[in-house]
Amino acid sequence: MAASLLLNRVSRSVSLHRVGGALSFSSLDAQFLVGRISGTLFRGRSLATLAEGGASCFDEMVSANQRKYYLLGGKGGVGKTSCAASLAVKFASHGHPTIVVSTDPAHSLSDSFSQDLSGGVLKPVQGVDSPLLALEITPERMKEEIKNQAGDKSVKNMMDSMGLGMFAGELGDLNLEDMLNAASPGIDEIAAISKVLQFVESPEYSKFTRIVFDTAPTGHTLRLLSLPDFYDSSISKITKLKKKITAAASAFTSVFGKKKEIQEQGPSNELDQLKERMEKVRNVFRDVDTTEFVIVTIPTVMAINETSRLHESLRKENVPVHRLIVNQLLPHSESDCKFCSVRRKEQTRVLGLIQKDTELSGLKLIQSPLLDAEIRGVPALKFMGDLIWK
Ligand SMILES: Nc1ncnc2c1ncn2[C@@H]1O[C@H](COP(=O)(O)OP(=O)(O)OP(=O)(O)O)[C@@H](O)[C@H]1O
Repeated sequence: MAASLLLNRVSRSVSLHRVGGALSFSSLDAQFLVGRISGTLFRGRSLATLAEGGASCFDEMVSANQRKYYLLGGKGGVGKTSCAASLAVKFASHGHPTIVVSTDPAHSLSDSFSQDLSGGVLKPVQGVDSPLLALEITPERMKEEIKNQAGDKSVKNMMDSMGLGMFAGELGDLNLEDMLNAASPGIDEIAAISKVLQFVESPEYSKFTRIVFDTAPTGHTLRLLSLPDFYDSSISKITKLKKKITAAASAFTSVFGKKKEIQEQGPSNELDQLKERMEKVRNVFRDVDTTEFVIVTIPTVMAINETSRLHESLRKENVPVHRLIVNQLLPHSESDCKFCSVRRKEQTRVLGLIQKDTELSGLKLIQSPLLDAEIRGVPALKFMGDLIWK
């Protein structure tokens, strides 16, 4: 009861902050409430009875000064954005200049921080001690960009330069469009991530030591990992097509007696650059020293089955995974209603399944409670972060 009242106070204070625009909820308040609430709800037998462990070993995550990438992913709606945003706030509170990026087409970073972070550019998050920048990147827009890069500047311009401009629009765009669509979905997210890597690696952002990604739901993430297929199915097809066009153009120009030299495109053309960028994404994803994929799930059998499959795919692709967050666990209560006690029993059973699952049992299990307030705004994210990342 007391805990519920305190949580309601968090919720009310956060709403006041949002509606009134004034910071009515100081971080000291948050610290105090976190201590009180976590003490009230989760001390003693509480969650520890659900499963062993529960600590994320945050010290390990925060200790090194070299840049690290954290990708949070899982099934839709399980709390990926809340966990990613809370991790970014926590890193920033520990002195790491941090960037949090959403590559999920259905962005919710703005909603989660309760600030306008839209527009596809890095925006500072208000109310955090160290610099924290957020970016909602729209993958579809990135795909358009690739299309323009590879289509207009590459195939089309090449044909223009060969005096075949009248075919360029039709041939260049048509084939490229088909190819990009055939490679989609998945390419949009790759493009978004490669774009992010491109600019976070510029000297301007070198001081940012933690980059947190809120990724799209599982299906997208799995497609994202099939990068080699993408190379084969798209970039090499486009490159082959360009070679064919060059050969055809040579024949055409010699038949009509044109002397113009047909230049083979050098290795630094846009498609090669794109390929290089994609290879970089692939390498960053697999670098055990700099990257970790944190899986977020909820305690239901369906979600755990999907999580197990996701981990299997990540493992086969050599993507480093060490931690599994089980979010929205019903906290212990002395006065359980029938509904709550049935749900809690089921959750305990599901936590048992995780411990028996060959894919998941080796991961560090982080238990995150279901809160009775929506997690919106920096104080609420700090609150959640202190419960998860410890
Ligand atoms: N532990 C929790 N307790 C209470 N509410 C939570 C908890 N975790 C997440 N939520 C709420 O659940 C909703 C969905 O969370 P969130 O947006 O983080 O999920 P998501 O996995 O990113 O969703 P999507 O796949 O749609 O992007 C939000 O309203 C969030 O505040």
